[in-house]
Amino acid sequence: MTPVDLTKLPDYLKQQRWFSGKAWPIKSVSVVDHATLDFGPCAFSLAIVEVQYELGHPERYLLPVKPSADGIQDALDDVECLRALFQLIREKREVSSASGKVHGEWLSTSDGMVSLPEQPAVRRLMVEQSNTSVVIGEKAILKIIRKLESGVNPEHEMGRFLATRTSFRATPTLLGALHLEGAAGATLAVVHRFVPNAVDGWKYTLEQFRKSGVESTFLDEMKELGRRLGELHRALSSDSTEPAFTPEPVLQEDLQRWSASIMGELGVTLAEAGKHHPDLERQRERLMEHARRLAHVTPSGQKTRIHGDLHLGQVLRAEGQWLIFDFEGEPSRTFTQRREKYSPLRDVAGMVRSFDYAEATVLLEGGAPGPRMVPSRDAFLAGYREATRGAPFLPTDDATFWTMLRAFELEKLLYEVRYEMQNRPDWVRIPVQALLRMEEPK
Ligand SMILES: Nc1ncnc2c1ncn2[C@@H]1O[C@H](COP(=O)(O)OP(=O)(O)O)[C@@H](O)[C@H]1O
Ligand SMILES: O=P(O)(O)O[C@H]1O[C@H](CO)[C@@H](O[C@H]2O[C@H](CO)[C@@H](O)[C@H](O)[C@H]2O)[C@H](O)[C@H]1O
Repeated sequence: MTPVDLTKLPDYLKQQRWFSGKAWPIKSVSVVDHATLDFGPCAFSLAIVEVQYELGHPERYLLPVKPSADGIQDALDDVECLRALFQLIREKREVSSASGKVHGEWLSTSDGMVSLPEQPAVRRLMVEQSNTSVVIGEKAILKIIRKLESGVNPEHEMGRFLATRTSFRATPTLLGALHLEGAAGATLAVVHRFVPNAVDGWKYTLEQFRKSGVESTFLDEMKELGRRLGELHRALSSDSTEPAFTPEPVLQEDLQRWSASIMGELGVTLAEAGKHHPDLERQRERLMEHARRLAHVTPSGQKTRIHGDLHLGQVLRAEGQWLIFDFEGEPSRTFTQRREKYSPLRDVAGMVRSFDYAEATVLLEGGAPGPRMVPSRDAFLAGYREATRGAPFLPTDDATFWTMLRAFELEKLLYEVRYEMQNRPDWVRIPVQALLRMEEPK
């Protein structure tokens, strides 16, 4: 196979949607490992490149590429290459790379028995995303990870745990993965069961909220969503033989650490957002108090693995059921941070924030206010509390439950302000308004 022209890489990268370093001058791009996949009708290179910037930390990207007349071509534009990549995983093949090996993993679970034709149909998923997803034979969805991180990939780890160690099935099951072993080791792709005709919870909720009120069937569905999350939390804390998933008691020092971290984020976020929203300053003390209270509750409950970035866009509605997916955690945190055990109430706070986002979005579209956000949120919380009654991971008394939940809502709000400033400046007002509305802690 003709080698790829490395001098063309910086320009090539800058044209890719998934390349996050477009704004920064590139100092160099080097290939840290590569493998040639030459079976079936498509031969291409899987290259791991490291991008050094003039300033800032280097980043690694996965480039499935092949040479073309005008330089480099994305191999994922070629259906045959996508099939070859999927086959590598499905057949658990191993291919040597320059300094390690690439190997496919396919789980031997009942879902893994999925039957697919020799040449399954392949279609690209046309959604705005930072990775590349393709649907294989309408049965599996292959996500090729573009920006790589070293260490244990939380999406793969969580999916594998749920599929092989628990009976929780309200998620598109993990079917397989592609890994690179060696010095540049990383998970390169994951395969899940594809859920046909699914609507994500964000679209589903907006559709309801755009009507003046919410139907009682919708409230029942929100309650059911709360129950599913409770069941997920029970499953994630169910195995004390896997150290990465064994629940641990919440200690005073955990509460102090979480509280201090929220206070730090409050300082950093207000310093930045306060330039455009000076009225946030008058809330500083009140918000600080929410974070402070977290350090002073009597420790109870457990820290466990959690979803970590839960919002309405991370659940799917299909065939009258809720499925929770995308266990990769908050994209701005490192893998190590994302794999830390935390109070499951952090996920609950994420979802509570999402109801507020849906309400704010409908109002920004010009919709009239209506009784929908509070009933939906309360139905969700009621379902969650029902499914987790007596669960050892939750605080034992109600007052602590609410103090912790409020503090995690504040944490999520601050994250959202920073996320929106970077990604959707027009939307910063949604979390900013919510910060301004936050009441004195009781
Ligand atoms: N198993 C699945 N079945 C059906 N659709 C899915 C499935 N997984 C993801 N999707 C769709 O693909 C979109 C992107 O998937 P996601 O895993 O969130 O990718 P990314 O991590 O790159 O954002 C989701 O918003 C959802 O609409
Ligand atoms: O889906 P991702 O894992 O990429 O999560 C990031 O992007 C989300 C936006 O798509 C962002 O979520 C925020 O906006 C949602 C509406 O678009 C809202 O439902 C969420 O509550 C709100 O946090 C998420 O925070 C970010 O990590």
